Amino acid sequence: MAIITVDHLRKTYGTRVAVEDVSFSVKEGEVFGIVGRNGAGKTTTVECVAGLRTPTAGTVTVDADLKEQVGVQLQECSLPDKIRVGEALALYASFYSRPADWRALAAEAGLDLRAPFGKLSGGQRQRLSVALALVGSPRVAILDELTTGLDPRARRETWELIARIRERGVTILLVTHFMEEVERLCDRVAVISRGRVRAVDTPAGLVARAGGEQRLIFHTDDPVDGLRALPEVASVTVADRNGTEVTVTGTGDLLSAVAAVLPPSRTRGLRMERTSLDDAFLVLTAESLTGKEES
Ligand SMILES: Nc1ncnc2c1ncn2[C@@H]1O[C@H](COP(=O)(O)OP(=O)(O)OP(=O)(O)O)[C@@H](O)[C@H]1O
Repeated sequence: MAIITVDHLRKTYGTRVAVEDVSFSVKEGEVFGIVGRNGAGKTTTVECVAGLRTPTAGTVTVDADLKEQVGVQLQECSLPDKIRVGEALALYASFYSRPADWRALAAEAGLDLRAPFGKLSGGQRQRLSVALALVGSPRVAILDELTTGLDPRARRETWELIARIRERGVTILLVTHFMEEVERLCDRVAVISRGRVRAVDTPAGLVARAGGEQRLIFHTDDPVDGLRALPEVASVTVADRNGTEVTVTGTGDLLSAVAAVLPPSRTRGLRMERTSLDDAFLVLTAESLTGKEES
C-alpha cells in the first residue's frame, strides 16, 4: 500500500520551474531513492512531501500524521556548538507525544551523549541528524543527501544505520547523488533530471532500461564469424595488436550463447562487463548533459 503519493507535482520559484510534473508513489516499508544532479529538483520534491513547501500544482498525499509520524533530516544539520548530543535529542523528543528512547537511538548511531555538537565530526553530525529525524518514532523518514561530504568509512557507518532503521519497518525517502548508495539501500528509485522524473524502477530495472548491455572480452585463435549470427549478439570486434582479443556485446544470456559456438576451452582470459547503475544514470539523464539549468 502506498504511504506517499506524489501526483503531477509542480513547484515554481518566481519564474523558475524547480519541479515539473513529478509523479511517484512509495510503499510502506520501502526505501525509495530520489537521484539526480545538483539542482534537479530533489530537495524541492521531498520538501513538498514533508509539508515544508506548498506545491504550485499537483498533489502530495502522505498517509501519516506529518507532524508526529514523518521525521525529516534536511541537507545540513546545524545546532549551537555548545549543545550536547543528549540535550539535542531530549529537546527534540519533547516535541513529540510518543518519542523513541533517545538514549538507545544515540547508542545505535554510535554517539556520545555528552559530546558537544561543535566537536562532532562530519559523520557524527550526519548520524545525529538521522537520530533527530527518528526521535519521534516516525513511520516515514525523509533523509536528504546524508552522506555527501563524508569519507568512505563514515558513509558506510551511515548506511549501516539506515539499514537498521529499515529493518524496523520505517519507510525511507532518501535523496542522494550516489549510485552506490542507491544500489546498497534502495528498493526503488526515481531518477529526476531538470525537474522531471525520467524513470522509476528498481536499481536492476534501471540498468535494464539503460540497455542492460553486456560485454564479453576474451582471447581466441579460432574464427569468430559464427558469433555474429547469434540473436543475443549485437556486435563482434577483434581489436588488439595481435588480432586475438575479441569483444562481443549483446544482451540476454550472452555467455551461454557464445559458449555454444566457441567452447570455453577455445577462449582465454574471458571477462564480462555489465552496464553499471552509474552508466544507467548517465543514459537516463543524458538530456540534461546539454542543459544549462543545472550547475
Ligand atoms: N528558494 C528558492 N528560490 C528560488 N529558486 C530555488 C529555491 N530553491 C531551489 N531553487 C531552484 O530550484 C531548482 C531545484 O532545486 P533543488 O534544491 O530542489 O534541487 P536539488 O536536486 O535538491 O539540488 P541539490 O542536489 O543541489 O541539493 C534549482 O534550480 C534551484 O536553484
